[in-house]
Amino acid sequence: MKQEYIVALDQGTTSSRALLVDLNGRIAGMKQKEFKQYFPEPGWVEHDPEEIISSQIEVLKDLISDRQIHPDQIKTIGITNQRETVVVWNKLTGKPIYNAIVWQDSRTASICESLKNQGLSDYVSENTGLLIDSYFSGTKIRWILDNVEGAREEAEAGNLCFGTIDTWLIQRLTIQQQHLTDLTNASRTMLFNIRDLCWDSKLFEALEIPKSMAPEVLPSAAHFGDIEIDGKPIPVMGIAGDQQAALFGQGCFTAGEAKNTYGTGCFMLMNTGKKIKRSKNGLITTIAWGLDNEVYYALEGSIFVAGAAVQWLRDELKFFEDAAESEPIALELKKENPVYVVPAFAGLGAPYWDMYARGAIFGLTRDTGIPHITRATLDSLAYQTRDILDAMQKDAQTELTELKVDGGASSNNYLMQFQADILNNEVIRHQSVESTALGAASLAAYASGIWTLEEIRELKTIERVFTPNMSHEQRSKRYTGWKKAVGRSRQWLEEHENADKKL
Ligand SMILES: Nc1ncnc2c1ncn2[C@@H]1O[C@H](COP(=O)(O)OP(=O)(O)O)[C@@H](O)[C@H]1O
Ligand SMILES: O=P(O)(O)OC[C@H](O)CO
Repeated sequence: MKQEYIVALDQGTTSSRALLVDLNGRIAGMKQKEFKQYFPEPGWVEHDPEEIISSQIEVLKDLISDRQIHPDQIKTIGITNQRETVVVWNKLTGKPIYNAIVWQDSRTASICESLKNQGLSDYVSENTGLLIDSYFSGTKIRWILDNVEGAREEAEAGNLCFGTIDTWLIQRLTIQQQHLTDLTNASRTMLFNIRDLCWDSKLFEALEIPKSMAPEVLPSAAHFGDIEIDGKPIPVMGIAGDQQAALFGQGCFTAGEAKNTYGTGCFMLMNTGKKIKRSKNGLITTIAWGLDNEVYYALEGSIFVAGAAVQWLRDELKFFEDAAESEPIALELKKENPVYVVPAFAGLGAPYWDMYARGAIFGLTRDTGIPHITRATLDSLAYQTRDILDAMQKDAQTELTELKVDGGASSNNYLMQFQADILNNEVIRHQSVESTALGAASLAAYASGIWTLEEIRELKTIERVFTPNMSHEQRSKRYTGWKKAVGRSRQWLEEHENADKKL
């Protein structure tokens, strides 16, 4: 009998991927295509929604044809996606009215200020689990309605709808073209009530967004429609935002289990079970997944710039041509590095939540060179993770003894060793760092009755454990230096400098 597979579509911030996962959980094939990032103004980040679709279709087609897969071999499809990024389109034509505004985009800081001035901070945190920040989708939708000519009138006439990237993919890739999202993605909009599990009317009113624009919300394991592959409809049975998918893919099904994903940004999530846990230390509460009529929650620490800082070294500073070269370059340094990089290119996320922070390099001396800045940039991913882990441990009132890692930048051995050193914890890397895609495949497989949760957990094999090897004094000195550097980069912009620019 021919091998059977699950297909995972992973629509990330910088690339679209399609993966073929066999029924033993092994990745049997992968296609990836980077797409263009648009930075029309400082602090703005956009994607072309049509390019998101075309790149996703291209990688799926290439994967199927390259591996000569017959559609009968594909049991189900799981989708996972960059979260918060939002598209607004016309219901009649299906055409977007503006580019996708990306999660990293901080243009809506002043809309956030006005929500805070309306006294909505506590309401947002109690009902959505989030903080008022330009990171989340709500203010981005408002910006589009305020700034694209004719958009508000069209929205009020019921002709426009919005969607996070899962919704956009379902709309354009499935035969049924329904307007749907899943609980995890809904929980990132700042418009969804995570206690009552419905769209929150008060927040739609405060943001002046017609509720008719919102998609229907399904659990994460559900039938979202069918994608036609070589003439055969294949059911999409699982959807989750990429960080929740990674938590699922890492098998963190029990309260207290956590993972850290090093992609464009870096996101640590801890499963808190069926209870909503509120952070007192700058983390957010999010829906981990909706499964079997139950909703599971997570605490999350969101770092906006992680691998993106390595991309910045590659693309803007031209230090190297491939992100993987950052490892040998960082290792060229034999002495202690006095340099700190704070990659606050999009402000700072958890636990600082400072939309006005900006990137900075500290400690430059006449001999500073590419290895110093490269190493300091990699170190910044580890320091930011320490900030989050400290907050998470305080909130959970427990000590994590190990950290499960995944995502593109977790393949950097220098970084993972430094991470173990600066945390004083073991860092555990599995064979495949593609937990996000495995999570999406696992959700779809679970919903289709292919795998149980126990079987999903057993799919993982440890590839390497990084053990701390730094003195207490050294760790404390380095981390104190980081805290000082972060302090100096904060509130760099004045509020008026960030007033919303118009189109
Ligand atoms: N060996 C490496 N060392 C450091 N950073 C890396 C390495 N490989 C990839 N990256 C970074 O990881 C990111 C890609 O990881 P990925 O998980 O694919 O991210 P995303 O899903 O956000 O697109 C890029 O930002 C890239 O710069
Ligand atoms: O595309 P990634 O993997 O960096 O993930 C982006 C996050 O979902 C943003 O919240």
